[in-house]
Amino acid sequence: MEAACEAAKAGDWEELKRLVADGADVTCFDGEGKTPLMYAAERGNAEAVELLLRAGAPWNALSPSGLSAGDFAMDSAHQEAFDVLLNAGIQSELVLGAVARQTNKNGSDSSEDYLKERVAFSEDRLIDSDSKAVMMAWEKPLMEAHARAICSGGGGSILNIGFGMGLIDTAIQQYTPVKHTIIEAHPEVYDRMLHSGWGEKDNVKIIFGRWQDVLSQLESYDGIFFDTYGEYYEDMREFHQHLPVLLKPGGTYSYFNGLCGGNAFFHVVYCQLVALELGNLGYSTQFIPLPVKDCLEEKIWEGVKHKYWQLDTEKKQGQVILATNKRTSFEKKERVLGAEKNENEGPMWIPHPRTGIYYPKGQEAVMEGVPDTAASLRPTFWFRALDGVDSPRTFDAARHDLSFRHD
Ligand SMILES: C[S@@+](CC[C@H](N)C(=O)[O-])C[C@H]1O[C@@H](n2cnc3c(N)ncnc32)[C@H](O)[C@@H]1O
Repeated sequence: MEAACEAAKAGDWEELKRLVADGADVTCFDGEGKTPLMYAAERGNAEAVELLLRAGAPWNALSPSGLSAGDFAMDSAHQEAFDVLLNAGIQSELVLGAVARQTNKNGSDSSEDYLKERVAFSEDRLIDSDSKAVMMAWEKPLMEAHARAICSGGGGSILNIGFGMGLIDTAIQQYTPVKHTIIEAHPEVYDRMLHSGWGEKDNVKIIFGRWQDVLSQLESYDGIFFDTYGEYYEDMREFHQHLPVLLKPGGTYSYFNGLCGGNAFFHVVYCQLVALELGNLGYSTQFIPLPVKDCLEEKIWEGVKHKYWQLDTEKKQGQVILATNKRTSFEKKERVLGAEKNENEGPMWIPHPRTGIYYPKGQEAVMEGVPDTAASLRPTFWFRALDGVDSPRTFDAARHDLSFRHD
């Protein structure tokens, strides 16, 4: 049962190849809670990683310490194995996202419950009725970095979606924008904004309501920041579809990038996924790593139900994302993963003619939303820092648990 684990752990690739050809179980976990794919990734054997993925090994399985095969490749600095896993993760999320959009025709109403519930403010946090943090003070340096990024063009006309504790709006005001529009949907947060004088600022326009419902009141902006709560990746993705209208040419967009804030590799997958999807809209994307130290301390999270960011960004890549209105080009690579063949019934997974990605035969519809460039690997440019930006920020990651565990 664990033969594939043993062979991979020992680095016996010939034996592993033989076992895979004989149909061995490649989804197995050994006594240490590791999979053959994790061992192959840790040893940097990109060929074995590809072989195992093709044979059905889950890219998103987690070890008992919460590490995936991609984390093992990343921590051992095996770029090639890492890239293969990254590609597998992106393709899988793209296809699953497309499937989810096909099957959930009702659209997103994810924030509706939260918006009806009470929230509680204190000096260092804004909490929902379920003790989940909507916003926390440790994010202040992140918010300041986002403000600096979106106001980099001189702070002309700025849009912020989601007021929360007003940290980013306070930072935006430092750049004295000509016009500063804030959209906020929660009635109590909105009341608090008014009580604290935000409605009386000359350059501030507050729009009360869900961004989805007030789009017709919006103009186009030099800088946009998106940070809502109680919404899903799909909501943000939907917002991105409006960027070509909302963002002026040469403008800058940024978002709270806490996607998959508990696993470094999954976070990278989602950074690349967002970059890919923004690229499809014509935007180039840059990630700026920023260290977030305070949030790693236990006491910061006392009384909070879910720790939505737990990555040490001094060691790993950071969170701020920028997208500017420049056209970008992607190199095309014909690498495809997930191919599986059943000799009796013909191929079950076939290559998609436009993207080159393998998809389940008869399920052409799932490929509709998948960008042409989805099969391309991009350089992992997010490992570098950018001069002039010295602090960071994120998103609610509870809903981004991509992990696969073997029972
Ligand atoms: C994480 S907080 C924003 C924190 C803010 N960036 C700051 O610096 O304090 C998210 C905010 O988005 C608001 N929100 C949630 N869903 C929304 C939606 N659909 N449209 C507009 N605002 C929304 C929440 O009420 C909350 O105030």
